[in-house]
Amino acid sequence: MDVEPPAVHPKAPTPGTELGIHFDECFGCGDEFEAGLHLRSRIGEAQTVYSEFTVTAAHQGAPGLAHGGLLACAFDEALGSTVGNLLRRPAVTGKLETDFRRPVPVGSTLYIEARLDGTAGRKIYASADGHLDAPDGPIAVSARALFVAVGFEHFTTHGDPAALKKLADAQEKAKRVREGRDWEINP
Ligand SMILES: CCCCCCCCCCCC(=O)SCCNC(=O)CCNC(=O)[C@H](O)C(C)(C)COP(=O)(O)OP(=O)(O)OC[C@H]1O[C@@H](n2cnc3c(N)ncnc32)[C@H](O)[C@@H]1OP(=O)(O)O
Repeated sequence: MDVEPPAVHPKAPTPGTELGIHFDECFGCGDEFEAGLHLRSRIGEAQTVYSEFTVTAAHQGAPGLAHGGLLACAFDEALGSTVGNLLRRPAVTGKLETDFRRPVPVGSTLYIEARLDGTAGRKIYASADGHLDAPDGPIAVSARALFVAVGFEHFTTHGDPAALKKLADAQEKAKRVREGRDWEINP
């Protein structure tokens, strides 16, 4: 099947939108685990998403340097967020390839620019570059990924029902807050 240019969903968040946390317990973006990456993302122009995270001592492999697996995690999160938010299609990572070009020290911040590259049926291609310590800093890590679109049953069949309920409740609460309906009759 031919690869087609990505078609951003008409209801995708607009450039400049801060994306926030998609699940509190997500290691990539959630706030519940102190050692997590706490990645923050916002929509950029032209099918891009900008993400940042600061490497802490909890992310070390060699002394004082980020673990490559955790850098790959940051790219999985940034690319997954790009696919999920711009296409508004549930999808999971099928393949993730990373090039580690420079060491990433503890205390440094990685600025990740991710983009949609194309789609072919259920297959979604995306790639990203991670710049060291500034949005235009040297590229320390690059990644390419294949995401595969799935139905919601992927998560209900294989995931944790209690965690899915917690996520659905949090999303409903966020929607009530956005619409100014977050009040109780008997608080
Ligand atoms: C607002 C929200 C924010 C949301 C923000 C979310 C951010 C979260 C970011 C984290 C994302 C993750 O880590 S997700 C978690 C890690 N990933 C997973 O757990 C996925 C585990 N794998 C699977 O469940 C499965 O293998 C699937 C779903 C990927 C594919 O299985 P399937 O549904 O049976 O489909 P299948 O026919 O095998 O594959 C479909 C097509 O993709 C191709 N394909 C599949 N895998 C590969 C592969 N590794 N390399 C090459 N090609 C592949 C096949 O050849 C086929 O091509 P063709 O024949 O059609 O040409």
